[in-house]
Amino acid sequence: MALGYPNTGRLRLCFLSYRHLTRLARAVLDEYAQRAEIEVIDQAYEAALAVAREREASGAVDAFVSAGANASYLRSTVKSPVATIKVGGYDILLALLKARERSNRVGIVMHRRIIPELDAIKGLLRTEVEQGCYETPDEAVACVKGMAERGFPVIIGSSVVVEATERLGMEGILAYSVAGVRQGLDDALEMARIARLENARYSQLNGVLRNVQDAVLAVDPADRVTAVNPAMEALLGFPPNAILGRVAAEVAPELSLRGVLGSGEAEKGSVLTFRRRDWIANRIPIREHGQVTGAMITVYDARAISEADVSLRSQTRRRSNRTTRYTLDDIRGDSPAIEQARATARRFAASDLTVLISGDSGTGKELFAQAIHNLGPRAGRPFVAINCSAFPESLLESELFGHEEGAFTGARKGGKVGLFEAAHTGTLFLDEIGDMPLALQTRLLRVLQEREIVRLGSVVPVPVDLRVIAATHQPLEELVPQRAFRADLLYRLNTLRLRLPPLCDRVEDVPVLAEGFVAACLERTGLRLAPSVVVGPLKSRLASYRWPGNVRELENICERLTMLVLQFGTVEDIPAGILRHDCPELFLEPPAQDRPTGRDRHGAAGGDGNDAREVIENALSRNHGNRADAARQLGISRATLWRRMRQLGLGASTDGDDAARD
Ligand SMILES: Nc1ncnc2c1ncn2[C@@H]1O[C@H](COP(=O)(O)OP(=O)(O)OP(=O)(O)O)[C@@H](O)[C@H]1O
Repeated sequence: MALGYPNTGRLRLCFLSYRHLTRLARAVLDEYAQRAEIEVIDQAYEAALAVAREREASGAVDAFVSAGANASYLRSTVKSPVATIKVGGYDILLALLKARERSNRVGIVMHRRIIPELDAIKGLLRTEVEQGCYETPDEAVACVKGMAERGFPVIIGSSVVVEATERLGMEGILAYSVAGVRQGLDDALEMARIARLENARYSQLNGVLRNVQDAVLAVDPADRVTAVNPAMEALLGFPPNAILGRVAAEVAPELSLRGVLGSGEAEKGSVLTFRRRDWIANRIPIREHGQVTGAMITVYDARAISEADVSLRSQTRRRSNRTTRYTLDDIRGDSPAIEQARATARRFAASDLTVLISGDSGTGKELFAQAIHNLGPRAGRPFVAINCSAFPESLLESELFGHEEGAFTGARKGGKVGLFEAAHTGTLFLDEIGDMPLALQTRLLRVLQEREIVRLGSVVPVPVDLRVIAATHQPLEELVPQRAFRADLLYRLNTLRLRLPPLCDRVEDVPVLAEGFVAACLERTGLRLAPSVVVGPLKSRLASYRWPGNVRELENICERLTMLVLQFGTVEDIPAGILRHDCPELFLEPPAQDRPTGRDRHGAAGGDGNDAREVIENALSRNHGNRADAARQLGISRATLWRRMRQLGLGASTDGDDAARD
């Protein structure tokens, strides 16, 4: 479809006519003046087609209208719609009546057409009628000559036929009627209107495709390319419009859509290795009214995903850290271990030296780092955090040091400020420092010593004034002999060392931490409920678990529990199966060597003797003494319940008795 059609204003028709037909048409063209601009091209064959092509190329026409041979030539020449002025049975009848006034031997010569109904009419009219048809203008003239020789003085036909007849001194009658011309123009107007709509849709789609960064290609059911965007042309290395209409599987076999055309099923997320790079491809069938009418493929660079992922992570980190949230007051827990950590942090905050915080994952290392920053002289300045284990080496380097424009393939336009610079005047928190590659450790050491950085692709040092707080869950001392961590960097970082104890070494902090997390969760939901309602009944279970994920895990389970209580009303009302399903941690038996002797620490039926007795008695009374139901609700086996009852001196009845009631 030609581009450049205006989508507003009057429709524009091009009427390819010839002599006699033009004269006939003039009578009706005025009737259409309000509805369309109609240009009449009154020329013979090749000349007419040349004008038509030019009009189409310049976008000056919405649809063509023509008759006979002209119409069929046009159709094979232009892409715009072509309406045909036809000769109907009534037109022929009128022409025959007119011809009979001159002679009762009448010839009819039409383009590619014999009229079978004529045999019936000619009998009625008592006229001898001979029919002929032609393909080219020369054939039309030859046909007319033949009829003249056979004694037919009057001939009905198209403009070419009438012209030939007149040249031979015979009588010619035009087969077309005014009504036929009107019908042809009406058809052309409708076609033009639809073409405009389609063109508007096409332009819109084209605009979208042009601006889509992914490479897109669509094919028809025969796998011929029907649409392709510049990104795809660039990917395949073709100039604009060079692959439209070609068979896709031949142009780029890697992108073949034949499988999708055959199966009608989408294939999403396949990985292609193409031009020595990885690409992600989505192939989907195009359906109209349920039928597969084509397929399309979108292809995008796999690196874009990993880069977006990394940048998203670092953005999230930066965003969340631009305003540090935590102070020492947010660090909960009264255990001697946490009291000591708080006191150490307070001391460290007063200095500006590098701090190394060690502790298992989720013990609060970042929380302490923020608290130290907020308590020190750099409070209110940037606090920038980065997790060194989340980036491949090259990206970590450019994240930390930044880069100049064009420093490497894919380097951001205008360059990029690194995190050292972003943290200038504030604190840079290097989480998981043990995962920092050796080469970067060397560069980091230099920054710590010289207090300046050099962006990738640059030679100009930029001074930076910042405090570094590093964190690790790995024992860095053990990494040194393995040559995974530089000894000199460790000495440098180790100036101030804060060790955070795992939660299992300070179980006394669990209830207060848990209540804090439940309170925060309740506040977010806007409900007024005492946190003890959630934590109270589960205190002993919470305290008996080993918390491999430390405080983060506790926070997570507290959120799940709060949601369950909000749903069911109280902890006791949470069906045992759901509690077990949503919070399975509470039901894990502690490892054998951890099991306290003489005092069962496990679960609702364990813990402190009085608590356990109360929990079991409540469960039994809620279940009318049915031990199987009580055990199920408590999330323990019947045997465990029985054992614990015996330990607590509860339930004198026997197993048989129990079984009878189950
Ligand atoms: N003592 C505490 N009081 C209140 N909340 C805490 C405490 N310790 C940790 N948290 C919370 O636990 C979660 C994990 O803490 P943080 O991210 O600081 O741990 P981390 O040791 O840095 O973890 P990782 O090593 O996995 O990065 C955070 O939501 C934090 O608010």
